[in-house]
Amino acid sequence: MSHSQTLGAGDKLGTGDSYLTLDILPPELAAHAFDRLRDEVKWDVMHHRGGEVPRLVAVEGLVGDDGSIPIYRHPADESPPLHPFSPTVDEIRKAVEKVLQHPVNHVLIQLYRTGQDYISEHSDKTIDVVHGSYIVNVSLGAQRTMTLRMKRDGVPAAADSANPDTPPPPRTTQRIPLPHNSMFVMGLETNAKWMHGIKQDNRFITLKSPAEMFQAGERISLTFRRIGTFLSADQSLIWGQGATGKTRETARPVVHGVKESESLVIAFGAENHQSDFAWDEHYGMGFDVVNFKTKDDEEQQ
Ligand SMILES: O=C(O)CCC(=O)C(=O)O
Ligand SMILES: [Fe+2]
Repeated sequence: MSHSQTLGAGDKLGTGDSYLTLDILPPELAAHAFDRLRDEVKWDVMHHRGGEVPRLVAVEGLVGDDGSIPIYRHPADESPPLHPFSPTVDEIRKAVEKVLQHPVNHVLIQLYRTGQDYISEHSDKTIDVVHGSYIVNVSLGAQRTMTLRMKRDGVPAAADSANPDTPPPPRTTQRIPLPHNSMFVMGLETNAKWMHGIKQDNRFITLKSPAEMFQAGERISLTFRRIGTFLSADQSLIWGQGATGKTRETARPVVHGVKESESLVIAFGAENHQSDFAWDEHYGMGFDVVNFKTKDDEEQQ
């Protein structure tokens, strides 16, 4: 069997808890969503290790009656501000929830401006992602390819691993083309055992298919998540799954210390590399830190 396969709708992806769905949006919305989002979304740049990430980003979410907001923490120098769900994003959210059968309250929206824009291979950081929920990527515009690759430590050792001349066993890779109006649904087990990313596509335009050149080669993705950690309206208090105070009543002040931030960043690094990442051990006690610099070399979304 080949260690690299191209898969799509109808296939079980990753460890089997993930799949691709086509035609996620009704036709009218699918036809106009890209242009509407391009205008409607407050696009921002994001920095990682002092450099701009190679795509535009925006964050939207469900704002509570008391002004509280969900927070998704991942290594970035600073996350863009969360805006309330805008009209088109909210319509897409409803279509997503219908398929998923659980609510989502947070979305990272990204604009891949050309084939040169990309996202490095990573595992999503799950400190704030509700256990048992699914993470979804809705794709609009130009088709790009998601690469799923087993984490190195999850690959069974080679037969003759004691011999230093034995090449390391290949890591199974799945390539999943993401056409306009599709939704990639990722289970948390796949997220734990595999990494995912979207490589640059530097082929000449003449070699690209119409699907790959749709919307002049621009792609918008919407990564919806069900988040279980929240900030108060004035962003002074934090509570929930990933915080030390697990309920609104036990909310604690947001922490800005370097030390707390470093230990969370170390846990993020472990989640990126360990297929048997022990969530309770690394994240269970909770972290009240919100912004952090990372020391790791890789981009880790
Ligand atoms: O653009 C995509 O579909 C992937 C985005 C992603 O993996 C992420 O934001 O964590
Ligand atoms: Fe991701």
